[in-house]
Amino acid sequence: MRNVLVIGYGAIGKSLIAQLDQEEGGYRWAVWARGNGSPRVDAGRPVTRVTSVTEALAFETDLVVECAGHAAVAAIVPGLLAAGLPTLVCSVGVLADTTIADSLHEAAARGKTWLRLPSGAVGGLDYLRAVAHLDEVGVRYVSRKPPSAWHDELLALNIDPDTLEEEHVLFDGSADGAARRYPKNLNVAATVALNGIGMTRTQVSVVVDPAVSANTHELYIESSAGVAEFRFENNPAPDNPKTSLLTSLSVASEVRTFFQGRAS
Ligand SMILES: NC(=O)C1=CN([C@@H]2O[C@H](COP(=O)(O)OP(=O)(O)OC[C@H]3O[C@@H](n4cnc5c(N)ncnc54)[C@H](OP(=O)(O)O)[C@@H]3O)[C@@H](O)[C@H]2O)C=CC1
Ligand SMILES: O=C([O-])CC(=O)C(=O)O
Repeated sequence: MRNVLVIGYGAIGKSLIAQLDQEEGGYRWAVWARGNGSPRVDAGRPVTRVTSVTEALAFETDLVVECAGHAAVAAIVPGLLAAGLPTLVCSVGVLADTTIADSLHEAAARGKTWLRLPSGAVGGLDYLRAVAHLDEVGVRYVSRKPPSAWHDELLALNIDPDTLEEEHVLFDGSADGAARRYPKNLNVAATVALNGIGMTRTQVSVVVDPAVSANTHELYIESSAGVAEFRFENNPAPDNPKTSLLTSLSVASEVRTFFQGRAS
């Protein structure tokens, strides 16, 4: 049996379980959901509810997948790592907070386990890692999403998301600033930074663009190896317009790889 504990039963968590449940391989699922007893987990699907490290260990968890948000990572994941449970963290932007990042790495060292980051809503990370150590590498990441992904933020700026006609730049700055300011929309900025030239040197622009319907990620890389441009036009997840469907596909691929590695 493959025992996976999923923290957060939202767009990514539901999609992950739905994808892998259809495959052969015998997954058992536990969900660490918020609230006490509200029926967050689909009726009929055999999932165990877990709300403590003790329960996670009793479930004989092989792998933890976090897909709940930055606050959940800070509150829940260190304890699971310290207990020796390997963990995939989707909310990559939380690592822009060096105090939380240190606590996660220390917990993983204490538990003799690891914390891994999926590629999530973006790709091209192998290229980025390959050139990152050259001199004078420039990396610019542009997040370009439709107004529906920025509904509340636009309203807070007195901009009507439904009538926005021209693109609106919400942010220009470094990856750590972007990831901390927009925890639900800029995890990719942190993913790009951590696979590349770091949080402060990675330049980020956040654009609300009424001309796009996809969650679009543009990556511009310059180094002595050459220039590269990547553009990902991701369909939103059915349950959350901020999140690309690709994210849960990437997590599912990591989960498969984990168990394939264990079997071989
Ligand atoms: N790496 C990447 O490329 C990407 C990363 N992400 C990250 O993944 C996260 C999840 O995305 P998504 O599934 O779309 O988000 P959703 O909002 O659809 O789902 C998140 C779920 O987590 C639950 N949750 C929140 N806090 C806790 C907690 N403390 N304990 C247990 N459950 C909790 C929420 O519950 P409730 O309903 O009560 O709020 C909700 O059900 C995002 O917040 C973001 O940080 C997202 C997209 C791309
Ligand atoms: O899913 C996406 O398109 C990216 C995203 O929300 C994030 O970077 O947090």
